[in-house]
This record gives sequence, structure tokens and C-alpha cells, in this order.
Amino acid sequence: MSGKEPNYYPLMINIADKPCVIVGGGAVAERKAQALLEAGAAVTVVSPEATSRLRQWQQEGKLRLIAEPYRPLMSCIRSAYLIFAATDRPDVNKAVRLEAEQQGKLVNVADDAVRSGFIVPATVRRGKLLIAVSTAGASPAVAKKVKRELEQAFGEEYEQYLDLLQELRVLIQSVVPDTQRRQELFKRMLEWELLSWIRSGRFDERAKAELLERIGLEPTAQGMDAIGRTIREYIE
Ligand SMILES: C[C@@]1(CC(=O)O)C2=NC(=C\c3[nH]c(c(CCC(=O)O)c3CC(=O)O)Cc3[nH]c(c(CC(=O)O)c3CCC(=O)O)/C=C3\N/C(=C\2)[C@@H](CCC(=O)O)[C@]3(C)CC(=O)O)/[C@H]1CCC(=O)O
Ligand SMILES: NC(=O)c1ccc[n+]([C@@H]2O[C@H](COP(=O)([O-])OP(=O)(O)OC[C@H]3O[C@@H](n4cnc5c(N)ncnc54)[C@H](O)[C@@H]3O)[C@@H](O)[C@H]2O)c1
Repeated sequence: MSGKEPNYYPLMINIADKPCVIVGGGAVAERKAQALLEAGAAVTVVSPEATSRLRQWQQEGKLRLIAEPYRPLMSCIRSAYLIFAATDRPDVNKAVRLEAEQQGKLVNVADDAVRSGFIVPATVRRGKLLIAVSTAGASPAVAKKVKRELEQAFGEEYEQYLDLLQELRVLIQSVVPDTQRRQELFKRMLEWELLSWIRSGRFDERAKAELLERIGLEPTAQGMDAIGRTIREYIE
């Protein structure tokens, strides 16, 4: 490790059912556990003491809690996919990091961003829309503040919006074989005031069925623009 500040590379990792281990059971461990559980990971916490929420999640069967201090070569670490060193003991965090690195595993260290294999961003989830914010560890409080601002800009309606766009995209892919023409239609589709329509509460299953039918009937630039005009009339 050179100690030079890294230029991070963002990823969206699929950790569904993957074994992830958090060493430590305090506030930081709890925050990491919550995000891992939301992503469907199989979480194990190793800590002699744990917050009441972590213990509650254990009782509810949502995670496994090994109520012992970390020791080298624990089997849960050997089989882990991702490892988080989140104790309040820098020496323990370092030992966890060295063991993980020796096993070629990615490790996040709560008190050592520069030597962490990865850091955790602040996130906004709106269904399939996932926005991640990082300050490369310069100021996690700023990451949280930017997240709050994004939460205002990208409201709950984005969940339905993306589900709908996915459906429309699949439909267009099935009826328009030419890639370039498809790109043109997708571009025009983004001009539609779908978000306002969804926000108005007047976009329902019937409206969606009609929309899909119209696209199927006229999957052309003119057809798309005509639909855009109809949507504008609906929301006015
Ligand atoms: C985003 C978030 C995700 C999460 O943890 O889930 C996250 N920290 C969050 C909150 C937060 N953390 C801290 C405060 C107090 C205010 C402040 O210090 O700013 C607050 C704010 C609060 O709690 O309100 C203190 C703190 N954090 C780190 C250190 C150690 C160090 O700097 O070395 C210390 C100092 C300890 C000390 O001083 O003793 C380190 C890291 N924290 C990171 C992530 C990574 C870099 C993220 C980035 O790229 O910016 C990184 C490098 C490693 C990692 O943890 O992955 C989450 C927001 C959750 C949300 O969205 O609400
Ligand atoms: N990355 C971040 O977002 C962030 C935020 C704040 C603080 N920090 C850093 O993370 C550290 C932890 O913060 P916290 O608020 O969760 O601390 P905390 O004091 O609430 O929790 C520490 C936990 O570590 C456990 N622990 C201690 N020794 C252990 C061992 N040998 N094996 C296993 N578990 C052990 C304790 O049982 C306790 O559950 C802080 O000391 C600070 O350096 C990081």
C-alpha cells in the first residue's frame, strides 16, 4: 500500500445471500449491518457486545451474532465474501484487515479509509434507482448532507417511474429491431412528462395499458411525440 489517496472506482455489487462479516457491534457496525441486510446479504456480526437493534435482528433471525471477541482464523471470516472491521480498537481493526488481505478479500476498515479495500457511500434508494454519494472519506457528514439534498430532488415517484420505463424499454426492444432507431425512441420517451403524470396520482393500470398499446401501434419518432403531447394534455 503506497498510502496515496485512492481514486475510487464505483460498483453496484450483488451481495444477495453472500456471507458478509462485521467485526464489532457498535453504532457503526449497526449501520453497516442495516445496509447489508437491505441488500439481502447473509450477515454475521462478531462482537462480545452489540447494540440493542443488532441483538433484535439476531433474535428475529435476520443475522447471526457471534458474541465473542475477534480471534485470528475464525471460520466465518475464512468463508466471508466481504469483511468490515468496525470495532473501536485500532489494533483489532488492523488485525482483521491484515487477515482479510492475506486471504485476498475486500475489507472495509471503519477507522482507516486509506487502507480499506472499499469504502461505503451514503445512498438514496427509490426502487431500482440507487444513488451513491462519496467524498472519498474527506467528510462523511457532507456525503450525508448531499444525500439529503438528493432525497428532495428524487422523490418516491421515481420508483414507479423506473418500473414503468423498464417495461416500456422492454416493449420497444421487442418491437423495434434496429438499435439506432430504438435509441432515438428512448430519447424521445424521456421527454414525456411521465413524472408529473405519476405525481398527479392519475396514472393507473388502465393508463399504463393504453400507453403500452399506443407504443405497440406506432413505435416511431412521430408516434412517441404524439404520445408526449397526449400526456401533456392529461396533466394540464
Ligand atoms: C456514508 C456513510 C455510510 C455508512 O457508514 O453506512 C459513511 N459514514 C457515514 C456517517 C458518518 N461517519 C462519521 C460521521 C460523523 C461526522 C464526520 O466525521 O463527518 C458520520 C455522520 C453521522 O453519523 O451522522 C464519522 C467517520 N466516518 C469515517 C471515520 C473514520 C475516518 O475518517 O478515518 C469517521 C470519523 C470517526 C472519528 O472522528 O473518530 C469513515 C468512513 N465513513 C464512511 C461512510 C466512509 C467514507 C464515506 C465518504 O466517501 O465520504 C468511510 C471512509 C469508511 C466507511 O465507513 O466505509 C455514513 C452516512 C450514512 C447516512 O447516509 O446517513
Ligand atoms: N466508518 C464510519 O462511518 C465511522 C463513524 C464513526 C466512527 N468510526 C470509527 O469506528 C469505530 C467504531 O465506532 P462505533 O461508534 O461503532 O464504536 P462503539 O464503541 O459503539 O462500538 C465498538 C464495538 O466494538 C466491539 N469490540 C471491541 N473489541 C472487540 C473485539 N476484540 N472483537 C470484536 N468486537 C470488539 C465492542 O463490543 C463494540 O460493540 C470508532 O472507534 C471510530 O474510529 C467510523
